[in-house]
Amino acid sequence: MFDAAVLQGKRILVTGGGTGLGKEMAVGFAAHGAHVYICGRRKEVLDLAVAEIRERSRGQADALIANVRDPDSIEAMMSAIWADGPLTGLVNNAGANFLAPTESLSPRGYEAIRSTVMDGSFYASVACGKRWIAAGLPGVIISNLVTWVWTGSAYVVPAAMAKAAVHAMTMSLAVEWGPKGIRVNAIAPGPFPTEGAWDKLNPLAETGVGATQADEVPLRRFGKMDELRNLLIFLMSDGCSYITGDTISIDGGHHLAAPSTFAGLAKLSPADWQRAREAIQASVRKEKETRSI
Ligand SMILES: CCCCC/C=C/C(=O)SCCNC(=O)CCNC(=O)[C@H](O)C(C)(C)COP(=O)(O)OP(=O)(O)OC[C@H]1O[C@@H](n2cnc3c(N)ncnc32)[C@H](O)[C@@H]1OP(=O)(O)O
Ligand SMILES: NC(=O)C1=CN([C@@H]2O[C@H](COP(=O)(O)OP(=O)(O)OC[C@H]3O[C@@H](n4cnc5c(N)ncnc54)[C@H](OP(=O)(O)O)[C@@H]3O)[C@@H](O)[C@H]2O)C=CC1
Repeated sequence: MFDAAVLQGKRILVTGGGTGLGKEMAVGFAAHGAHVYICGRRKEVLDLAVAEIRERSRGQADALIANVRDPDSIEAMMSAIWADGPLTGLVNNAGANFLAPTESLSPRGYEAIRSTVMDGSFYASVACGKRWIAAGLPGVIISNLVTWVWTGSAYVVPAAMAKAAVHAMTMSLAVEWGPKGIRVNAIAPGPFPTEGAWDKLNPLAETGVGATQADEVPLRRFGKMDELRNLLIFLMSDGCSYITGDTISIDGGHHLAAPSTFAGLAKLSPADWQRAREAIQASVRKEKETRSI
């Protein structure tokens, strides 16, 4: 769809690029000439991802360990990247989420999601933005949101809130940094099944409702990674340099048909919720065993 050199000379950081959608985007950028950086908290996962991205794209990829919830960790990562040269683009993709009845959430549970999605996107955007502004360079920021920024969603309230905050950041920074040549956009995907998301959002047969199902998507299928890559390459390229401040849905029309949330989980019993929580926490334990920070 695109010239293979459309992103030649670009240097793009994808947060949370070691797995899922972030890794797929990174493959797309690297295959079109960009030098891609990915970050996350698990060294082994990142090392495997870099090898896979290089192999699939025949392009350039490197990984850094960083925790987007920690501004010092982000600063250290940006300093290491800038030592080799400035980034030209940032994708705020790192995310955290799990299904839970909102009244069962502890402050730490809320904070884990808010700090990853909202604070992490803000810290990373400012870390890039201040460097671009100081050097008089243009830049592109794309945040990976979700259609709940328009609909909200029951049972994932902290994630819906935090993504909506980044939607507001997108519109606000597009105006503030537009005169400096920095474009700020976002995408709002519908369901693109990944292990990370489905373990936390569809842990049981009983939790399979609208948000994670294809049957009520108007296009009657899940999203494909190629489709996601195409949108990201387009937004990151110089070919759409008049687009800023927008959040673009890529969901087969899911949110317009309304079942794109977890509203259907009102049918779950307290025992079902307990089993869902145990299944989600088993997935989190497995991931934590390999965290490097
Ligand atoms: C249309 C389709 C839309 C799909 C949209 C997708 C959105 C996504 O973002 S999917 C991304 C999924 N991937 C991830 O979430 C990866 C990153 N996740 C994590 O790191 C963990 O899952 C985390 C969010 C739990 C954070 O880990 P950590 O900071 O290490 O937190 P703790 O394990 O210490 O837990 C903190 C706090 O949260 C409580 N908690 C955990 N799970 C549950 C649960 N299922 N229900 C209720 N509460 C939960 C946990 O108990 C801790 O609180 P305290 O007990 O008060 O200490
Ligand atoms: N899959 C889908 O259908 C949809 C996904 N999205 C969004 O796409 C993004 C990716 O989701 P997906 O690929 O499905 O799920 P994954 O769980 O595979 O991706 C989440 C990534 O974020 C990283 N991450 C989490 N916390 C931190 C942290 N504190 N610091 C650094 N990195 C962190 C994780 O790595 P590590 O744990 O090693 O740190 C992981 O690589 C999320 O923002 C999600 O909201 C939006 C709509 C739909």
